[in-house]
Amino acid sequence: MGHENGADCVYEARTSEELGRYLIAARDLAPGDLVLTERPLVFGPKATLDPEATVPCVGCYKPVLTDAGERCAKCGWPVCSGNCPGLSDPRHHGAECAILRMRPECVLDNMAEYYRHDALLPLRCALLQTTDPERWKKLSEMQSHMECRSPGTDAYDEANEFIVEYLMNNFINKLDDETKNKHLPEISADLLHVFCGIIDTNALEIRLMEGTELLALYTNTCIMEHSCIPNTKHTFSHSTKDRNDLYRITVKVVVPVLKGSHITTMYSHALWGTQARRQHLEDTKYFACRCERCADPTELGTYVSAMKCLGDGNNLCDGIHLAEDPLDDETDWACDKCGVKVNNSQVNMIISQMGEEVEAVQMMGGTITMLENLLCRLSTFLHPNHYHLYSIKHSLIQLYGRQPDYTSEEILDRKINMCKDLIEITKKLDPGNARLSLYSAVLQHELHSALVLKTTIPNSDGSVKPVDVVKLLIVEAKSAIDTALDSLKDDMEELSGKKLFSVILESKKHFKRYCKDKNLVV
Ligand SMILES: C[S@@+](CC[C@H](N)C(=O)[O-])C[C@H]1O[C@@H](n2cnc3c(N)ncnc32)[C@H](O)[C@@H]1O
Repeated sequence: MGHENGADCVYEARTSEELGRYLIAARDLAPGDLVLTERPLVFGPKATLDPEATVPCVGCYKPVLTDAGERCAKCGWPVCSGNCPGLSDPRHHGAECAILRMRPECVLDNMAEYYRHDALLPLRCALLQTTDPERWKKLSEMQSHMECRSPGTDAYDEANEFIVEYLMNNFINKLDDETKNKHLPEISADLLHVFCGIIDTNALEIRLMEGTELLALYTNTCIMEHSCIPNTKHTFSHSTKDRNDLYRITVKVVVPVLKGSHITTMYSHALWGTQARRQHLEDTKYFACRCERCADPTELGTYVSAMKCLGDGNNLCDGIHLAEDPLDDETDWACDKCGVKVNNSQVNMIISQMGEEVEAVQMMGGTITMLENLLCRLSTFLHPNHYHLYSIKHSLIQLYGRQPDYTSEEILDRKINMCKDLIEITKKLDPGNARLSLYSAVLQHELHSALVLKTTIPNSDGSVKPVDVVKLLIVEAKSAIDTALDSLKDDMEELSGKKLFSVILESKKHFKRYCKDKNLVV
């Protein structure tokens, strides 16, 4: 398999019955080593569920100012400007425009339904047959899981309603023979369904600076198998210096990978518990994950899914419940002390209800009191490291020490302890900072700020803290802020990474000034 930049290929593709195609390391790899870098095969806007989301330009995906009312002169789809270079570029709007112009303009009352931007990627897939036959061939080798997407399944019915019928009825069925033969000689509803399957199984999400999200398919990257402890991290190039390099992906190893070991990425959320991750993977990628983390009831010693035992109704118990066999959907959860058992469906129901509560409080920008009350209530049932509590604590540490009435030494100590506990969990779940680098950076940054603030708090008798105590706090704070900046080193192309980095860099400047003013050499 070729390496797009011509360097030695450090991986080999293999096939197995269980995994399909997958990649292994062709030699020992060290953290930071490049696995591969390649341009996308095809890309397009992702569906948005937010009815108030801005409409992306079909040429460059920047939000279109709807009141400006700019439209592509040929097909009428909203664009940022008639001069947008993406309008004539076949990888963006250039090829699809000939198909989209088949629909006569009509009066609009629902932009989101009239312009279905998520239908553009399947259409762009179909157009590869004439715009780029080599890419078309690569695309057709991708897994679509059509065996799991028959009519009547949610995946099929959704794709049918929102993508396939939309494209067929509005555009493709209206093509005259000449246009059809020129652009889409091979096209049918079934073929569009296959592209929907390929996209759902393989596509990677790219968040653009302007807030739009794209989906993209990559020939080699998409062969990487999933693991809940991935050994690679990928980043996308957003640079427009060379337009051909837009959305180039770069995959690097984040932990040592021995020759012959599988090269892995993560398709799910690192901060979800095993039941939620496995369900998500089964629903969206049609496989049952059996990785080391999923197979371990303690999830690498983190206990992020563990529940507290409530006893047998007569006696209280301070044991913890873990899934007996996390790879079995019918597993019981048994207490490690009293042996009381709860079945998996009960646990799943309680945990997802709690998840909804946590999300609701966070979505409304919950206050410290609201978050503390929820933490207190859920702590009755959940292990202190449970992922729902992790999430609440992660919100709390960003408020403690930053709001009036929450800057006492007691609160700062609580914040410091929470940060340290969450840092430990995060390190175990993502030792290479592949997926949780932003979480780690926030935790280390907040730890730093609590430690610095603590130096300013007088002792109970009103005296200032002794220099040696202050020095210890400052040394620890410096290490935390340096670690925070370091954990973002591979996130600088992404908007969220860039923003967080500049906030932390600003804090580092304040920190240096503070140390200078206090004559503290660290
Ligand atoms: C992005 S594709 C990976 C490439 C794919 N194996 C192929 O042959 O084209 C994702 C699909 O690969 C398979 N897969 C990936 N990781 C797996 C894993 N850890 N266990 C089982 N199947 C996996 C599943 O079928 C999944 O839907």
